[in-house]
Amino acid sequence: MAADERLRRTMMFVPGNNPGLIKDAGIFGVDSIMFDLEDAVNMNEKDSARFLVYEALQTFDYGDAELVVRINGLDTPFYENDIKAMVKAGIDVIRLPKTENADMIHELENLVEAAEKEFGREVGSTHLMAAIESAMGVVNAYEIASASDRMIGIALSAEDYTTDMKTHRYPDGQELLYARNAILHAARAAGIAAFDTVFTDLDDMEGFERETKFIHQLGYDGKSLINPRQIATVNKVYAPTQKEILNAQNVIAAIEEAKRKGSGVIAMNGQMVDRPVVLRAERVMKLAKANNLVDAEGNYVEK
Ligand SMILES: CC(=O)SCCNC(=O)CCNC(=O)[C@H](O)C(C)(C)COP(=O)(O)OP(=O)(O)OC[C@H]1O[C@@H](n2cnc3c(N)ncnc32)[C@H](O)[C@@H]1OP(=O)(O)O
Ligand SMILES: O=C([O-])CC(=O)C(=O)O
Ligand SMILES: [Mg+2]
Repeated sequence: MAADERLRRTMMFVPGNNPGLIKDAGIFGVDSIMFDLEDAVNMNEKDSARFLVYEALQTFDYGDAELVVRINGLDTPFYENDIKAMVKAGIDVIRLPKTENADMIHELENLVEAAEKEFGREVGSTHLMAAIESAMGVVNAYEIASASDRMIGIALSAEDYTTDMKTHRYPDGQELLYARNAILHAARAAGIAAFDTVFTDLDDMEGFERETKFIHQLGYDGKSLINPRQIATVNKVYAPTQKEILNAQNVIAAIEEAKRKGSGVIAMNGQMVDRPVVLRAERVMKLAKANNLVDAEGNYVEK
């Protein structure tokens, strides 16, 4: 599947040092599985975790899930070996943590390209994404997002970000408003995806749902997750309603009719239907299909 056609509602962290979680990561139906070599892994396990994830990528079938690895940062002694091993294993996406500027993406890209050549991978086949975890990263979000054609997305990482900002996370999320908006705008301006941060209180499912509804309303593509219990909530929030699906189907039918008549715009129930409305309708149908809310004939399926 082309990188930009994918739905990326759920991107679940799987600690790279935990064989049990790594083995079963494919059974939950996440859009993207994100093996972590960075902060979920102790310093003394960095090499064994890299080895474990490399072996898992050779061994297990993760179905249609996009496979992402969060490598160690460019200020550590681990990232070069991480990049080599993951490119050799054929990972889909490398996520760079603590990204502050475009030069960091350029350095990552050079190493990825060298590894692709060394291991006989097609040059350009490894996609990149960046986690933004500091004030500097937020200020430079657009230069990061547009630093390479390989970039598929940028993510807010609020645990490190709030530490950098000398605050912490509050239930209402006000402390993240600027970063959430800045990152989303940078991603949209660069034409790539935006991912919201993890929600770490697994016992507060209400708070998790509230936060997910909010980032969905802003326009985020999805969220980084830490636990399979969070997947269904995100999918539910991102699933279109029956009304939205029927409206999208009508919009697509109306614009096809308009095209047959040689026009790019038409009125439907007194509302103008033009390109932006059609693009929104197409996204609704994509989400409807991903949630099995329409059958092969395109009829709504009650859940
Ligand atoms: C700030 C940051 O950098 S965040 C990113 C780094 N952090 C991580 O990667 C942490 C990822 N998450 C986890 O390790 C775990 O979810 C924890 C430790 C937070 C909680 O673990 P648990 O208390 O076992 O969670 P829970 O009881 O809900 O687990 C339910 C099932 O899902 C599995 N599971 C839990 N988390 C994950 C995960 N991230 N990936 C895959 N499977 C998982 C459990 O093994 C358990 O399986 P089982 O029913 O077969 O025993
Ligand atoms: O990417 C994330 O959401 C997790 C993370 O590293 C952070 O919050 O600092
Ligand atoms: Mg972090």
